[in-house]
Amino acid sequence: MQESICATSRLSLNSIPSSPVNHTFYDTRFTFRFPRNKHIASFPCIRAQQSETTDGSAIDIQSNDSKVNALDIKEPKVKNSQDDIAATQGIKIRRRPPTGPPLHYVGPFEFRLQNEGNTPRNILEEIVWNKDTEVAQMREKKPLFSLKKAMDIAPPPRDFIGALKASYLQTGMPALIAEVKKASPSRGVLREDFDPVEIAKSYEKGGAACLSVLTDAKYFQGSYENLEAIRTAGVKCPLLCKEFIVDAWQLYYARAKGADAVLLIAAILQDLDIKYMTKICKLIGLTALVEVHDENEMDRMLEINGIELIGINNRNLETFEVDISNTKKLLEGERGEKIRQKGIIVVGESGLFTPADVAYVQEAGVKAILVGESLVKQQDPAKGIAQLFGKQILD
Ligand SMILES: O=C(O)c1ccccc1NCC(=O)[C@H](O)[C@H](O)COP(=O)(O)O
Repeated sequence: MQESICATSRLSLNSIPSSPVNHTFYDTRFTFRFPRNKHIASFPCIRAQQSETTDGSAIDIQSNDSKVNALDIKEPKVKNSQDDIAATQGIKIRRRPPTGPPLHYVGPFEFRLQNEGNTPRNILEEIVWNKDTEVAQMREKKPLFSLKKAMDIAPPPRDFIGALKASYLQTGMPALIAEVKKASPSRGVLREDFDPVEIAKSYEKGGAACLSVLTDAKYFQGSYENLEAIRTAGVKCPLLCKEFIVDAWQLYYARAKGADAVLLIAAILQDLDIKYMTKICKLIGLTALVEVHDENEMDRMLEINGIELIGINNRNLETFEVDISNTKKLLEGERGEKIRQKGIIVVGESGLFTPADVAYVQEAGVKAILVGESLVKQQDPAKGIAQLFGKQILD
């Protein structure tokens, strides 16, 4: 049995996405630390529940304190039903360790207890588990209501899709989303002398339509400071906040930091999350780039209304294997037809190094490409862009 709830009864009806308002409920602890008397009324509901107890009864936490307390008592009994729901959608990534986090702290000591349940199965799962903890800590420091002010004074969002379309029309080649990427789990450090603002300016000079800025610190040595610094340095290209989004709070945070677009990864977000988060993105002016890697993820996303931009990642984020024919495979036949009918813009992502690679994915049907390694490694990234396309892309 499932139940949908809003985390607060003070929400403005105007600000709640029209449907569906039943969203994934990930972590009771943080939900109920919302200061319920504070003014979060102008935000869409950011947490809701789709969960059940081990005895099958739904948890009702709608509005009164006694029910909230009841939840606290029942919490340990809540099954890992989110992973069960995700599994029915073909999602293999578990959102958090089934048997609790692997790290334990006792006073000044930190130690690791490993067992089958708390060891991530692959790098993506590891990143997601870390992100979950990181976001919980960030949310404690900056609750949603406190982001409102920051969002109000953030630079207004730029038209990410408009910039891609304009570039494609102007050049007849896939619009470039150039990635500001210092390091990655698969390649280690890509560039030691990494100056994000200089690299961003060089990308813009070289004709990039948009930029992608990695903000994950632990695995990519990125930061939100980089994103802000690029924005305030006068770079005009719209900016994608390249993060591992596991919580709607991150959308507000990204906007507050000046992002124009965010990445939503189908391998880690179930359908309801994608629907819910794309709605929030629209409400706060963010473009959602929804990323898929295989047929199942693409088919899931094609069933969801309102998705305008889909990235096909040629990199398998679980194994690091890169194969650009993945873009072609996912755009063939009925799928390609459906994408065209829906007017979805497709971005080819990862592993693009040569003009032949660009031509190959363009032929497959992409109107944009997202490129990191092959550009960021060049001493002069603007020249790297010309090499990648085989010519200057700006007159
Ligand atoms: O790049 C990685 O090693 C990686 C590992 C785990 C999750 C995500 C990862 N990368 C994100 C990306 O897909 C790329 O940064 C992006 O598409 C650019 O790829 P590339 O041009 O190959 O640097």
